[in-house]
Amino acid sequence: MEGLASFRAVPSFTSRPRSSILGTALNPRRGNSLSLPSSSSFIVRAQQMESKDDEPEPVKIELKIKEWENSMYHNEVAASQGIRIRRRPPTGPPLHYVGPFEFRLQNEGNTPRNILEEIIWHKDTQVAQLKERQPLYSLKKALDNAPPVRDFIGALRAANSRTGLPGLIAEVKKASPSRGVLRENFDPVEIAQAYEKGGAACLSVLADEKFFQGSYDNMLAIRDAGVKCPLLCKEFIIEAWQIYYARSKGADAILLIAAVLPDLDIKYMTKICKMLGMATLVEVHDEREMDRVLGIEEVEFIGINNRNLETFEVDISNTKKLLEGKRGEEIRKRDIIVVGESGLFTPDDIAYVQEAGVKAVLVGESIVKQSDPEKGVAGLFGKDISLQSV
Ligand SMILES: O=C(O)c1ccccc1NCC(=O)[C@H](O)[C@H](O)COP(=O)(O)O
Repeated sequence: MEGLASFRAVPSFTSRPRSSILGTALNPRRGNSLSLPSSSSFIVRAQQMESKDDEPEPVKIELKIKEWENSMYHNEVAASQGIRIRRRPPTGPPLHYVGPFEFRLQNEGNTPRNILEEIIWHKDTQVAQLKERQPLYSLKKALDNAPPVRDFIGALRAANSRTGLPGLIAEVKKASPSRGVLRENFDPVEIAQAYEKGGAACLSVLADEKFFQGSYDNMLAIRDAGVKCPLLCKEFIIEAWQIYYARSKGADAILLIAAVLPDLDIKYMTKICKMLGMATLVEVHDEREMDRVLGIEEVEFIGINNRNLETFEVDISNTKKLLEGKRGEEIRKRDIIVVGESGLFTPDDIAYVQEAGVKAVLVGESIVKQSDPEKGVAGLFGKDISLQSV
């Protein structure tokens, strides 16, 4: 039993340090040191038992402890900003291998509290693996061959002035955790072309495979097919590396979720996007997140998600609530483009969020489920908004 108890203390490790931006920028060793728990000797013991690669043992252990400290520090900074989503399971991954046996440990520490946290934990592991295969330096080289960046925000503004309606970001999404499979016969290119014909200004393409049955290949295929609408890479971004990856696959914009990322990450990642010519849609769901994001001067594009990603509740009055009073005033003063996201099904819904102040909408379910998504776009707006129409 003692063996299992010591194993429980082992944090989430890979064979290389995975410092987050915050971990690198705010190293706890520089004045903010966190004390290691009394179980740290167990960590060392367990890691000595587990050692696999060729680094000298003391260096490896030190790196792993530092990585764990950084991750804990990241969680502390995030929590101080009201972020409940933890980057990694605090007591290590749920699946441990102990000798010939496999233990799945179920406890508060290594069980995600909600679906968003589960997605983030999965993403953390997935990104670590992808980075091993394609480190940043080689990814940066690959950008030379990436398709050119298109103006995402410009396309939304142009659609808004052309139609007098919010510019449409139409979502290419096969499935979602809250709704399951939305469309069985899912051809991403056909759907994208239909949206474009119907008058969509931009497209949002799900990249996550595990929870949304999406892929980066879908994004590339849509670009290769000649679709002109700029593309938002709909992915759960937790590291700057993913921005370069998205760009290498043809993305024109990325999404940053304030419920997941501390302010410093949002600021830093927004700057990287700017440098790459991409747009950054920063998504909020409540007043606290909106206030945090408005405190970041680099932000010029905000999405208000009507869906609570922890509970799946959808309420379109959320868009109105977050745009009232001083917040709305500041947004107008800074000419920030706001996108109303999720739960939009009818022309009345569109009119409601437009009245609240949005210049764009992000819509998935209601149009992707239509047998003819082109007609679905017209149905959503209550009129033909295609280029031929206006
Ligand atoms: O939709 C989900 O179940 C979900 C779960 C966890 C994280 C994100 C999730 N969805 C992302 C979105 O909010 C929507 O894809 C997007 O805003 C379009 O919403 P809808 O028009 O309601 O499909």
